[in-house]
Amino acid sequence: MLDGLRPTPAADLDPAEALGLVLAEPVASRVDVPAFDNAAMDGYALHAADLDGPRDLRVVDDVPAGRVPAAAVAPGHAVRVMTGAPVPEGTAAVVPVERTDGGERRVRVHAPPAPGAHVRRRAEDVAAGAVVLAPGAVVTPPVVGLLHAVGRTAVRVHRRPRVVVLSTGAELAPAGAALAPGRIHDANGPMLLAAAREAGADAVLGPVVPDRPGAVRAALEPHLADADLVVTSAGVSAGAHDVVKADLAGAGVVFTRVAMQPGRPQGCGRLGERGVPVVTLPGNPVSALVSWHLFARPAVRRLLGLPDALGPVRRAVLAAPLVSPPGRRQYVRAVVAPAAEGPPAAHPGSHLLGALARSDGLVVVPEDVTALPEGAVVDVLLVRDDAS
Ligand SMILES: Nc1nc2c(c(=O)[nH]1)N[C@H]1C(S)=C(S)[C@@H](COP(=O)(O)OP(=O)(O)OC[C@H]3O[C@@H](n4cnc5c(N)ncnc54)[C@H](O)[C@@H]3O)O[C@H]1N2
Ligand code: MOO
Repeated sequence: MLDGLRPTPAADLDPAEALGLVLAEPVASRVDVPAFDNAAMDGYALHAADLDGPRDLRVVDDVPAGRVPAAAVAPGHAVRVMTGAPVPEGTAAVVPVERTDGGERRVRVHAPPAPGAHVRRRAEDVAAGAVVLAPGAVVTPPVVGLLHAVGRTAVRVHRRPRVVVLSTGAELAPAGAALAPGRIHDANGPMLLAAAREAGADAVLGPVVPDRPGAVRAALEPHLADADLVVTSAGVSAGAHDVVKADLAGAGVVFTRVAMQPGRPQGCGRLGERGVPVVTLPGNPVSALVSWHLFARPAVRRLLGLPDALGPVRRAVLAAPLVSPPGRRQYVRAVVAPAAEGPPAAHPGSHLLGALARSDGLVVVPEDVTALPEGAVVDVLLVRDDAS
């Protein structure tokens, strides 16, 4: 499924709205940055003839940022300038106010600056015509700043992928509702919605889908016209009411078992005329989130135009021993902590959302490894953006 995914169509967005998205055009600057020679310090612009020793100079102009000097600076004269103000023609250097007596009509320069000091030259940052960003660059806060500095109010990026999240299951009660016996709150839906948004998607959560034949297809139908990816949870294993599987198996989604724990039952495929990619995650919350990281998040990244790498993997030392089933690659929730903080509590149950929320990494235990002692060196897949 990943192989068939292309980045979303390009759209013109306000740079700040494009945060985290990938450029679909090269950006060339139409202007010089800075656009004019200007002062890097609050001080006085001096002529080249006044740089060889202490001086008493006449202050002939006072230029705050945002104004322009009236005339060039001449020998024996000084022009008071503030940081960012255009320096007058003839400026050889700016002396910071701290190296003068700070005078307003006359100024005593105690220690003259070196030629060129504290003057920011026109185009020294970006020259007009220069390509400042290439297609594929990610819009970060400094990129937003750069785009505005070169005068852009819109930038062409691959638009946010539209991800639809659906929870299925007769046991799920609406958010905030009192729970009747046997029912639970929908944790997966909001969790996957948040995960999709964290990954950069424009995600929506549909109403909970009941365990009724046809209900999953009916819930999906309105989204097939514009969704870029659909992610469902639950209803994919061997239960008598596993509606996702029952509804979608004949409609282009393949269900299978993956040799991993958690997250064994999985499905994926394409639906509708547009071939909307669908990933059907298992219902246990931990299984759902681990599967999200391994299968759905890479799809979102492809749609964004980013590499679909799983995320940073770090080597770490186990603080407690662990066991793992033979023949299944296990992803063990872990807290990546400095050694001094001691062993984190860990438990492998795939229904344990509390332990999942405390973890920031997944220890990857290969299929053929069934036990690892405390102190073993392992690979940890970092699953939180702030975990590195
Ligand atoms: N006989 C078998 N039983 C199970 C198998 C199996 O192979 N044979 N696989 C187990 C594994 S592994 C997993 S994982 C789960 C996956 O089951 P489903 O994807 O079909 O999901 P459900 O059975 O509907 O629910 C499982 C579990 O998750 C809870 N759940 C579901 N949705 C939510 C939600 N939105 N928020 C919070 N919790 C949710 C649900 O109540 C169940 O407790 O199947 C095993 N069984
Ligand atoms: O594989 Mo299930 O996903 O263990 O919980």
